[in-house]
Amino acid sequence: MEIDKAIKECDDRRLKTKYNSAIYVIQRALALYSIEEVALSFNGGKDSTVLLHLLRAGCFLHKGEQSCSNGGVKYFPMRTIYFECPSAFPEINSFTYDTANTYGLQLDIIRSDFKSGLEDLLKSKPIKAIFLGVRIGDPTAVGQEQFSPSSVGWPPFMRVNPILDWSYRDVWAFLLTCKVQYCSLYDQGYTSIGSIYDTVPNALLSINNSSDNKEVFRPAYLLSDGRLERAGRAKKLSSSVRGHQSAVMNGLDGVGLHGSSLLMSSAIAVGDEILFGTVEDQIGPSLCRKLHSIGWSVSQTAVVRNDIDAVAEEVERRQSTDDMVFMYGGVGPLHSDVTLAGVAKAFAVRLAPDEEFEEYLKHLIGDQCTGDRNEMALLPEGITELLHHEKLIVPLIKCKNVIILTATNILELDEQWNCLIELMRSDGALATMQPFVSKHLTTNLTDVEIAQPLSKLCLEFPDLFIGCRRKSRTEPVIIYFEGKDQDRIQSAIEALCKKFHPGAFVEINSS
Ligand SMILES: Cc1cc2nc3c(=O)[nH]c(=O)nc-3n(C[C@H](O)[C@H](O)[C@H](O)COP(=O)(O)O)c2cc1C
Ligand SMILES: Nc1ncnc2c1ncn2[C@@H]1O[C@H](COP(=O)(O)OP(=O)(O)OP(=O)(O)O)[C@@H](O)[C@H]1O
Ligand SMILES: [Mg+2]
Repeated sequence: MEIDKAIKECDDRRLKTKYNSAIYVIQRALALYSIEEVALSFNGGKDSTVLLHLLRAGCFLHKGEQSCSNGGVKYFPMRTIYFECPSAFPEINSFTYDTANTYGLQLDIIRSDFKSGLEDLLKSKPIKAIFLGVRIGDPTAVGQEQFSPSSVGWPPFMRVNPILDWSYRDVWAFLLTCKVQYCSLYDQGYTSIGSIYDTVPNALLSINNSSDNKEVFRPAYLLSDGRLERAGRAKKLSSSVRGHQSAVMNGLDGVGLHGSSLLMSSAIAVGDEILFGTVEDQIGPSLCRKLHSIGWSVSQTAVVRNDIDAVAEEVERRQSTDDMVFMYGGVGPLHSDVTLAGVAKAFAVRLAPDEEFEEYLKHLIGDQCTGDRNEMALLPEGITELLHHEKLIVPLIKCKNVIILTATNILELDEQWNCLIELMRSDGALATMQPFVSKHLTTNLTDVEIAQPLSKLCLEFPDLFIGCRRKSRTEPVIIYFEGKDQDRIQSAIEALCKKFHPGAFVEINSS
């Protein structure tokens, strides 16, 4: 069988692994269902083309299925469903029909919508399982497994997704290694194909052809970052491409979630050892100082257990109220490293292998990294952005407004922080953030004497943080004023001084 032979003879270890696991899923499905009970959902797209050839190989390899055991090109034993839509590209339509012809597909052409089309089909045919070319990263893949029952509200059938864990690169490695035909649009810069109304060639494959002013595109298999596969989906172009390429800080421009000019952040440490008291958290205070120094407010720092639900709960709470959440601790391959799983749970996505991150880790830990099975390369699906900096061996991980730092001590934090700041500055995200200014006063007045005037002062200057602290119960109270406007602080101090005798307060430095 030519597909099986091509994969066995190639020297792409990763592709072989992906192929074997897809074939395993197919064989399990063929063991569970008879050939009349399964169907292929084929639409001429690259993923369904991969699936078609995997199924051809899978049927051939599936022992006991005589009807397809000769592996012939012209015979495909499974019912094939094609939802033909008037807004499909003509190239997609003709490729689908040509492929059906070449490989002897028995096409069921449905011209209604997916749901009612499937309802009608399942009434008249004994179909129990449908193979789909859905892959992680597709918007429709969220929450799906290799075997996923159809959703509530849909007719009952099993969705079988043999290439769920395949990356964009895997798809192209397969199509090119097996030298099979694919729709011609992929050679014209299309990387993922929807309807004629929402799909354009991927701008990242554009070649500037100034001579005749005609835009030319490179073929889809040359797209180096598979995460940008859907950048050619016209409607989503602006947000997805921009989102990936530059928005380090979620497009924050100095106006926070709360509409104020103050950006609010929080920090979450993950670690039983901090809660046991065996280890002192040094990163938290240092992080607060750093955030404060760039004009951010910190609303809360929290320490949570090495427990996915505890992490998820805290992240869910903080990410909805703060502009940015910083996390540290609990990142790695150990059983106690649950931070990423907790973040995934908070955003209701699952952990999925990230090819790019895996490459970094391979670089870092070499042979110890077992490629496809590398648990460390699992990142929250569809919401993760890797923040690269030349000084970082491994990029920082950002999931929506949550930044996951891998620092385990202050030195590492300094390094990661400096890189983050550079990335944020080059993005312009922090251009309008003013740093905080502060003044500290000491007094020999008692706390009882200053209590009331101070609370009145807080009401008069709601834009300032006015607080008190003591080094000990017997030492003088220190009053601090924090804000973004030096003049306002000065006015508040003068207003306070006026309420007492001259010399009652003395300015000191902050330490
Ligand atoms: C055979 C088949 C089965 C599907 N089953 C489901 C399902 O169980 N639940 C669901 O929400 N969508 C289901 N869909 C719809 C897809 O998730 C998705 O909406 C559709 O493929 C359109 O994708 P697009 O918006 O990227 O073009 C199914 C689609 C097909 C072709
Ligand atoms: N019109 C359709 N008819 C039949 N199956 C479909 C149709 N649209 C989607 N599918 C099924 O859903 C799967 C996922 O669709 P998706 O658009 O992500 O992939 P694709 O079309 O194969 O490739 P591409 O991502 O390049 O468009 C397809 O592989 C196919 O199994
Ligand atoms: Mg498609």
